[in-house]
Amino acid sequence: MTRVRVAGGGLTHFGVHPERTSRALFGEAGEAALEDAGVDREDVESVFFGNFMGELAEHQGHMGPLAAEALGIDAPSTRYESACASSGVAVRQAVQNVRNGEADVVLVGGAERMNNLPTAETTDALAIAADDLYEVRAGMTFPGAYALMEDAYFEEHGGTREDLAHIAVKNHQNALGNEYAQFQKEIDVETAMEAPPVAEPIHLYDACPITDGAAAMVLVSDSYAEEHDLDAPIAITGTGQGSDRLALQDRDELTRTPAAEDAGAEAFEDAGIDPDDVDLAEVHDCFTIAEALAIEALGFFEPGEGIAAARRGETTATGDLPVNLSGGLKAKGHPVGATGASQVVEMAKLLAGTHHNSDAVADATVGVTHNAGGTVASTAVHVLEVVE
Ligand SMILES: CC(=O)SCCNC(=O)CCNC(=O)[C@H](O)C(C)(C)COP(=O)(O)OP(=O)(O)OC[C@H]1O[C@@H](n2cnc3c(N)ncnc32)[C@H](O)[C@@H]1OP(=O)(O)O
Repeated sequence: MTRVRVAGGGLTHFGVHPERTSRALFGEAGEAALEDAGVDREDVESVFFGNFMGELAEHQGHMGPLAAEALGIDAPSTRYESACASSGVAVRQAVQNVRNGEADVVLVGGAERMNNLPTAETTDALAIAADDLYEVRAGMTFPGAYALMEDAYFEEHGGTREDLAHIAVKNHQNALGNEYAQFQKEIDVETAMEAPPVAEPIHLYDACPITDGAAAMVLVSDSYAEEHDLDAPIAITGTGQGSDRLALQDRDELTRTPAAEDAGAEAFEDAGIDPDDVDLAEVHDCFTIAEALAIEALGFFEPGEGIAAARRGETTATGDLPVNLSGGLKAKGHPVGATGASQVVEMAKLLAGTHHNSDAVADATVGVTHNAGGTVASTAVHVLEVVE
């Protein structure tokens, strides 16, 4: 099987850019990725584009071909939609395309424009990633759904809002110096605790913001990298995907995320590693409780220990397992369709030593990304390794 390397990656600034279309955002990220990779756009054989709420947030038209058009690429171009995991799933499809020998060079990424609508309309648009028929119509929003999961976690395992505030503080700290991050401001536990409520027990600093942005990367086969003498020391060695029941009411328990457990197990087996081999992770912290659930689902911590790990500082930049050194969705921002791809771009840079936080993980060789859709109804997990 062909090994897949990350030849280069590009990001736009994640933030409030309502005047920019998804097409323009993806064009910028894609150009940056091509330049970083040193790959000719004529060599790109397929484009994989993640986007969630395009039709609801803007009138751009058929987003699949538009992604390639934005970059002047003359190749098949497809949009992938899996809610907040859209570009994580697109990365998986792109990896498989190269592994199967169907292409030597692909461009994959995603974009989302969210701030051109008022927050209430964006909240409604996001909610279609949940069970629109039975739960959203009864008033459930995403902050509301994760609030239910947080309540269930506290009831089953104990823990407090203050424990989770450590995750927000850590991720804001990690984003300091990340020029692409929406928030580059330090906060303390007290600030997080005193912030206004969004959906109890979730308060402002437990939530990711609403973000416009794009991410892209060029993936190449081992043989293409060798023939073109590319400097591409990072490979995607494992990929996994899982799904769960959409409605919270149909799940056996709200304190576990089986889609992420399945995706993680598949990706680890694919890469031939164990959770113990992982040096750092970028996980889907759309709400602080989601980070705790993610690091448990991936097998880094026992059920009920994710929140304690944050309190004990085990997931900080200097901890045993640094999590979300980019700033995570919490501070870097969450342009839904771009998030999964952005995690892979950030992870490749962290491992290659070209990220602002690379020094914190100078000896790291194995990183994992975890991108969740909806209330973790879908998840894509990737393993990245330094292969030289
Ligand atoms: C699987 C999944 O990924 S599900 C997740 C999908 N995404 C979401 O659900 C988005 C969740 N976030 C939100 O809905 C919104 O950001 C909210 C409700 C938390 C806040 O929205 P609003 O109340 O409209 O905030 P608004 O945009 O007016 O900003 C007010 C202030 O708070 C700040 N702010 C907004 N959101 C956040 C945040 N999440 N964290 C920290 N600060 C924030 C703004 O920068 C602004 O600061 P300023 O006054 O200094 O300029």
